[in-house]
Amino acid sequence: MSTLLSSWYRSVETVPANYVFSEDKRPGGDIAAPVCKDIPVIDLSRVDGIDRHEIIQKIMVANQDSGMFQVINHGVSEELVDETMNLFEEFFNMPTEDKAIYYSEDGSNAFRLCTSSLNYRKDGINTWKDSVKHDCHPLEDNIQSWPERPARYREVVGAYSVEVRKLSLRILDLICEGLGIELGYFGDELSKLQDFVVHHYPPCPEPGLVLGVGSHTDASLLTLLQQNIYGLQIFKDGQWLGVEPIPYAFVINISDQLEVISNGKLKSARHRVVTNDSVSRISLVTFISPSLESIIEPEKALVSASELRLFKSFRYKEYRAIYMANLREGKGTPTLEAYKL
Ligand SMILES: O=C(O)CCC(=O)C(=O)O
Ligand SMILES: [Fe+2]
Repeated sequence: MSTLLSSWYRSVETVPANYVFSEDKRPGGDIAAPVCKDIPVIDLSRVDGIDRHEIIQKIMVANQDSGMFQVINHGVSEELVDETMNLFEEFFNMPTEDKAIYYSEDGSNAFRLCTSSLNYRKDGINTWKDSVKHDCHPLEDNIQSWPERPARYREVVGAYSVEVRKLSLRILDLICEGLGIELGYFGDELSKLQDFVVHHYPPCPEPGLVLGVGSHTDASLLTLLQQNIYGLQIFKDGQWLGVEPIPYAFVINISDQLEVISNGKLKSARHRVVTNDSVSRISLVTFISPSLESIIEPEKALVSASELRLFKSFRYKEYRAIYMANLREGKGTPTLEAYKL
């Protein structure tokens, strides 16, 4: 249990050596990198009106450029986002003994509280966070494995997952429209899995030396994220830039499977998380992914006669296993590279 960061971070004034990233990877002065101006903020309340075409174009440009955009007026209520954030603040603030029962280093546990990059590394560099992780969909198959404390965990997280799922399918349909493929294309096997990961990044005495999450792209299809304060950064035009925390906005990341299926027309966003020395940060991260047995390949309609097919076909299960192994070994996640033709 002593490995959980929340149990010991208050007692250190310097960062332990096995949390210090090498000079080329640590953020240094970039913890205060300027905010990226090219991440559009899309008002979804306008998408069913005359601005639809323009909004979809904006999403497509963002997805080719940085792989990231934000959405507001998205239909997930502010009350529900507040309740979910507050619930996890309560969860992470529980006494160490109360959290200990949920701590696990076994990735096959349905619900787990873990530390660093899903497990504490005895022989490598760790990241400055603790995380909760579990599946959400379908709700009735998963909810029994969720904790009963804080008291409203199942009710609040259940409602949040259902609403975020609806939003994800809405966004995927806008992407279908932008790509010119049939609506509902992603609605079945390709969006079957919904993992929920909540990260807690406590204040760090030397934030320039550590990372909350190292540079990576997500293995999923699409990622939807709520952040309470600054910390997320995107790699764009050769530099790290901040992703502006906009209250209640969802940050939407194109992830690896969408890059493959779109034959590179959409770009998986490279991002990381930096910490700070004064306040805890919480992020609520929903990963929408294909079923494990899905075969992933560029959609034929998107590979025109004049265009090269950019990726090999693979089973999502295999991709995920390699991605997780790369993550465990602290290699960053060059998984997508291995499937390029
Ligand atoms: O905490 C964040 O803002 C991002 C976390 C993240 O990138 C991830 O879990 O894949
Ligand atoms: Fe990520």
